Amino acid sequence: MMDSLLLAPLAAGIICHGVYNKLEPRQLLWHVALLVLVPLSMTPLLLPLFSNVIWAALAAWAVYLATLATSITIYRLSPFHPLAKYPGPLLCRISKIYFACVSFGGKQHIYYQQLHLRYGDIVRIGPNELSFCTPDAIAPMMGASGMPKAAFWDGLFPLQKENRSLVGLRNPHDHARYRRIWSRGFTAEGIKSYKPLIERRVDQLVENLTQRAGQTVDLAQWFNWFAYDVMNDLAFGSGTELMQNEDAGGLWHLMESAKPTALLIGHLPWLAEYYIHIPAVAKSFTSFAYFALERVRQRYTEGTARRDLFYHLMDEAGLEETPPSLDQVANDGELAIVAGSDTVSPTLSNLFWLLLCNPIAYARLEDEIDAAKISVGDVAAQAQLPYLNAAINETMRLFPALLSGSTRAPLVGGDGHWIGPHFLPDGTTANVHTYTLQRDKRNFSPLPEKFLPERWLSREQQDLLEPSIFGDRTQVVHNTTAFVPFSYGPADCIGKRLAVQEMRMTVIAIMQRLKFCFADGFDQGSWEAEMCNYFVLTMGRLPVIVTRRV
Ligand code: HEM
Repeated sequence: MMDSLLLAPLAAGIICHGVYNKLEPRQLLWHVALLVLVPLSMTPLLLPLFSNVIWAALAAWAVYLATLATSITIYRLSPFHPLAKYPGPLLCRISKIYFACVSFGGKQHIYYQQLHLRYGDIVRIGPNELSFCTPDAIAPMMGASGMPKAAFWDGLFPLQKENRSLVGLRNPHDHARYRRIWSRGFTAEGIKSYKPLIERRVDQLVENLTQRAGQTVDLAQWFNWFAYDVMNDLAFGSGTELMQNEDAGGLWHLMESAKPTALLIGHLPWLAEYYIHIPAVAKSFTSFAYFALERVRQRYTEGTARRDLFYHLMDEAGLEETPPSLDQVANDGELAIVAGSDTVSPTLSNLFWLLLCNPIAYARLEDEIDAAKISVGDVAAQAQLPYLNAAINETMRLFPALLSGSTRAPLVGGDGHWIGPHFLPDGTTANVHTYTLQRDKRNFSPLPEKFLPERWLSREQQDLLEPSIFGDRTQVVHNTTAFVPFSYGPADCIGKRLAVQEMRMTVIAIMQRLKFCFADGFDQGSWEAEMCNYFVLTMGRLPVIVTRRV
């Protein structure tokens, strides 16, 4: 008798699994209905078994939820799951929650790498998620006939239901249409027009560091403030003064504090619906969004004579039939600031950390810059400096600013997608793991884990500078198709040329006038240990003693 009465919540739990599997509902009301109301509605059936209604309700609920959880687990581990043939840790195959928790510790890139070493080139890192680490997956996944963005962005932008910023647009048509507007701000002419603006900020940075000659400064912090001020100028015409005020208003801190939660929610996008209702958690996200909206309003009201990025995003030239709304531009301005500063500043910090750990490379770069005698504004000549470009590339190879790259998914509601011989059904997420890919000895050898700018130089230069490393050509692999720090395809980094220009200008200006050495007592190893990957990076301190060169 007891068994037969329990059959109802048991069967309902299995049906509920079917509903979740088919419809993947995200809205709170659906969850309440499926997880609370349906099981509770079975209370009367169980009343004969219990002394009171509360026990009957709890029993109905427990049986229902236990059945649901068991059914989901069995299915995900079964050979009937479409990703069953791909290896991965048991806990990852059962739920993405495990991977999200690992990521919250900030070391997901190391975990990805370990998983690839253990399980091979394709790993199932979630019930419906695969990580690839070979270059042949890049084009089919992210190229012109590749896949659109994955649900990760739904989690990252829960507040942007309307007017979502470019990076989070999952519909490929919307993305392509809006990318056209953005790309007007990144033509060769557009980037050239930003040069004076960057030059002014580079001067300000070098001036600030020069004033501190003989002292210890946290170079990473200065790069953070610098890159942030640059992007504010670019996005909103004028902007913050983090370098001048040393982030007295705590804006940088505000951005930093949101990162771990953002990554967690990115991995578990269905959580977004809930956490935005928790004021304490949502505060850091909303504050930054309000800040961006305020800046847009101000820039819109005050105008500017300059053709900054805002000019293009706002379509001030009137090229679009329907100009973007202020909310849209605020969201995009916010994106520009985060995308442009949270990438350039860690790359600059990593570059100087690597140079300081490798004095020969530091000296070679300094010699090249001294010999070239170029001004900070001569960007055409800077592009011709082989060692500088090699050092920047090598930094982005070892530490791409998005260590884990970006995710893609088959078109929602479509027929799935093939990555070579691998079929990804609708609802699957996939990525090519940049950190693992770029440190793989099959792509970069010898010494794939070593900072070796020379690997980017000509063969003659390699023979001249590092004959013992490059002498045996059978050991040399340099596969540039496996170098994707800016991602790949129609949704790759739109700011890549601007970023490289900004970094070249900054390195040259600094190295012409200043010299650094690690502050006494600084543990070099702590730098990598403190670097955390929350989709974008958070960095520890980089204390250096500044010396004037001239
Ligand atoms: C070292 C510097 C930088 C690196 C390594 C970098 C890397 C990336 C990567 C990996 C993506 C993801 C693309 C994807 O989803 O596949 C991206 C997107 C993007 N980046 Fe950058 N980025 C850098 C600097 C910049 C700068 C200076 C800007 C200027 C605003 C910028 C603007 C953007 C935008 C708007 C997107 C979204 C593009 C789209 O979805 O179409 N980035 N970046």
